[in-house]
Amino acid sequence: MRYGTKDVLSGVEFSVSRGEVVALLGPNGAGKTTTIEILEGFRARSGGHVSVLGTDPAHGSEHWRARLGIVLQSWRDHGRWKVKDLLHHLGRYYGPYSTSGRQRPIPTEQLIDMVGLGEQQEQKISKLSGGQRRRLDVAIGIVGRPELLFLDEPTAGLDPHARREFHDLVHQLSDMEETTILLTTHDLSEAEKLADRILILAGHRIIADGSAEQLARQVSNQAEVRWSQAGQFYVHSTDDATTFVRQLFHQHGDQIGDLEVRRASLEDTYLSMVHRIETGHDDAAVTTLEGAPR
Ligand SMILES: Nc1ncnc2c1ncn2[C@@H]1O[C@H](COP(=O)(O)OP(=O)(O)OP(=O)(O)O)[C@@H](O)[C@H]1O
Repeated sequence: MRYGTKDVLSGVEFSVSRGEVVALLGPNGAGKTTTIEILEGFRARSGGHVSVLGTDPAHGSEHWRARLGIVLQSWRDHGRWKVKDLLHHLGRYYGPYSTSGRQRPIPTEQLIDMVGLGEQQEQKISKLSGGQRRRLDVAIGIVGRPELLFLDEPTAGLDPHARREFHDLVHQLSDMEETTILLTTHDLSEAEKLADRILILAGHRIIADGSAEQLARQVSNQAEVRWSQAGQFYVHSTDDATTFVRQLFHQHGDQIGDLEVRRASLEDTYLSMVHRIETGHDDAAVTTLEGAPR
């Protein structure tokens, strides 16, 4: 993808399976929103091949569009409408696209309940708090019971409780409704909790593709084992934590307490991979982890 003479994305290649939750990570300006907007059909690409639900987004029909759900980074409109009325109104748009396997829209009351806006349903949208507004954005994104849902930084501005509820909602959508979800976030713990698979976009391309665990192993095989023994705390780094822990118990048995095995966090992994790209020390191609369990 090129803006004017500037290449923003080149050689970006990935596919997402039905029901998968994929998090797209990357530094500011890496091209996450551009990627998502191309997939949504909102932005014309300058080259390459793209297929979303079997259709090139540049030529998507209304029927195709009705199968997608989109939560943009920000959305400001309809301030004078009431929450319930807006959702009911938008839902009606999806009625003609209902199928026997996928009833559209989600009934308004059920939807309001799913996003936790029960108390605000009669409230004007302009009077919602930032977090309540974000819940409404999510409701608008899923009102048509999408097969594929795009979420661009969905939890920005949500308090920890609302964030947890949102995570439950994502699990519900992917498990019960088989919704495929592609989300961007700068919250790495969120990506780790929500995503089956993580894509890291940096230096115009995808530099890593796999589960959080798989990416961590790419950066370092070392695990840190911590334990206590006779009131003392110990730390040991090893590339074979299982054997080490087995030997530890063999030698000291019941004396071992507070055992913890820690691998590189997604944050450690992410920072290390992006740093390698930004400092030009990455000679490896895309880290794709095919065939490994996810
Ligand atoms: N309409 C545009 N015209 C020209 N350049 C653009 C346009 N939109 C984005 N860009 C540039 O393309 C690059 C990728 O932007 P994009 O918004 O896709 O990044 P991002 O990964 O979503 O960033 P962030 O994490 O900050 O949201 C940036 O360098 C940005 O300046």
